[in-house]
Amino acid sequence: MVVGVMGAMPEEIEPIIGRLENVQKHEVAGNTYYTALYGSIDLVIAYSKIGKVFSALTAATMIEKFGVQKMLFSGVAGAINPELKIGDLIAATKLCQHDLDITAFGHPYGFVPEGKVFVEANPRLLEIAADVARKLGVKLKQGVIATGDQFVASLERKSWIGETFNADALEMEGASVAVVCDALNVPFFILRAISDAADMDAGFDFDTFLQSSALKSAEFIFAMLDEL
Ligand SMILES: Nc1ncnc2c(CN3C[C@H](CSc4cnccn4)[C@@H](O)C3)c[nH]c12
Repeated sequence: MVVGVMGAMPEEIEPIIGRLENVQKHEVAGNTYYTALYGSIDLVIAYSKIGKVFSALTAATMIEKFGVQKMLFSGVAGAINPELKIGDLIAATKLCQHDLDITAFGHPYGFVPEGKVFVEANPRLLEIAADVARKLGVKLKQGVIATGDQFVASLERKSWIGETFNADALEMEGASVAVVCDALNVPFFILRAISDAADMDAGFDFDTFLQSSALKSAEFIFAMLDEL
């Protein structure tokens, strides 16, 4: 089985690469893809670079060029739901694009013709994640993740996203990966560990907690791989 593990930033995949042996590097379309065997799983790992466009390119490349059959995303996110504290894990049940806006034509936020506001994650992978969380004795929130091409550091914007999409967390890549995987019929699982609260302290908190939160997400992803 070929499984893709994506992040957006180097810090999000470094904890993954660091645990693998005999890692091969492949340069494709301006990005580096790492391959390695993990048990009986052929792993393809990459960080996309930040944002929806780069992450869509990486997801499509992993599937079309490397034959990825299941896609896992590991990274960090800003919290919207006040239950979510720094370091907490959230798996996306569905994802939307909070900055997609053609409401001038009467469409809802996050919608374009022939598209859909929410893309649903793979139920089987979410079940496996719930089992893994129980085995590890860790809390795993399952909820709505909103994606947009902006680092959110304002209570006003964060609240608007939360109210408009009933979102629990926000980031910049999950929904674009979801659209690509959904279109190409590849099951996907988006996991994030909270690095900040997307408020006025977001920039400072992000810098402080990126590494520790990225590690928490990566460790959970490895536990998922052991159950695939
Ligand atoms: N509050 C938030 N808003 C939007 N996204 C996030 C995230 C998730 N990632 C981190 C990173 C922020 S931009 C970036 C740019 N340069 C350096 C570091 N990060 C981008 O890949 C999205 C964590 N907190 C977020």
